[in-house]
Amino acid sequence: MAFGVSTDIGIDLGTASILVYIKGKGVVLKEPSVVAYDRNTNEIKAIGEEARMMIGRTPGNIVAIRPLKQGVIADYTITEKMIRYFIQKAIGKRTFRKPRICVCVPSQITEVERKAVEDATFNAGAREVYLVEEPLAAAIGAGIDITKPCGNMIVDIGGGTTDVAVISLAGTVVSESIKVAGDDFNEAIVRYMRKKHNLLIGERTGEEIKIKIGTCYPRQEELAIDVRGRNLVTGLPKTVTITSEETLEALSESANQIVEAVHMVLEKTPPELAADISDRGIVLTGGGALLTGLEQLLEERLGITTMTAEEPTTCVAVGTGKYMEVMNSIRD
Ligand SMILES: Nc1ncnc2c1ncn2[C@@H]1O[C@H](COP(=O)(O)OP(=O)(O)OP(=O)(O)O)[C@@H](O)[C@H]1O
Repeated sequence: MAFGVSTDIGIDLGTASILVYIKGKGVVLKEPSVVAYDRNTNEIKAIGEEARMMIGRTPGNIVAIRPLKQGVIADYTITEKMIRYFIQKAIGKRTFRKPRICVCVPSQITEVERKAVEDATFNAGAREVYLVEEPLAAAIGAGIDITKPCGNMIVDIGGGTTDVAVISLAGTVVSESIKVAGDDFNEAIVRYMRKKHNLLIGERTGEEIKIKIGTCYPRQEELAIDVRGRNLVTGLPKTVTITSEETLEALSESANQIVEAVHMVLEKTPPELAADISDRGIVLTGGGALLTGLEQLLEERLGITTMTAEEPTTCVAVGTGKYMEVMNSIRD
């Protein structure tokens, strides 16, 4: 990078992972939003992937935490250090000119929380800071032109939250956020295995089942996998075969809550914009949108064409990085 040239950076501050996008380069970094620090001295021991590896493998005084819970800054000082670390890792230290940084925040965030994110980003080394609401960033990342007076519906299903928003003229017209998303699907599978098979499995196994065979709409062909866990009756290891049909039952409640949230937003949408959505369809983004059957379920229940963005997990980061350009194009 040449000296004096400023960099535009977009940061997707997710609860589970942080993604950094650099203009001209794309998503350059994706790491877990975890920080490991020494409880006695408050000294930070590791950040990101290295910190995640430390979970459960460190002496008692070193603890690994996720400073962002439900996308909001829960521990300010640690978050600031984490942002600083990721910026430096992404752009290196060889630049004199501080970067312009755009950070995406949940749409329901309070003024105090906005200020906390802004201050943390300035203190972490930004020249200018922009905040963009997550659904707007997701829409830009999905390739939607948000500047037109036309209604678009985005359903961003992350790990912890699902954001449903109707966007027009670069603003959010109606939105709803629920704390049901990808991680709830994992938990639902864990609960199902305990109840139906007396089998105790961990959340990671729950996620693996979801990704490999999980569905929230009947599959054309039935899939099955063997799952290892602990028999709750005997306390001994046990293997059970679970089918995609069973995951349909396990996931239906959480999936229905997402359908309900979308329904609620549609009910509150002004008629002209609702007509646009019915023409253009609903766009799904976020890793949670990768669950098989979600598109079909929404289409069947709401009667509106539904499609998933091309790269659902990086949409928000890409859109956050491009937000500054989009806003400049409106002003010009
Ligand atoms: N192939 C897949 N099938 C189903 N779910 C998946 C798949 N890949 C990832 N996921 C789920 O996506 C979720 C994470 O999505 P994402 O990375 O968008 O979350 P995030 O942005 O960190 O979360 P949040 O927006 O809540 O802060 C997890 O629940 C993960 O299990």
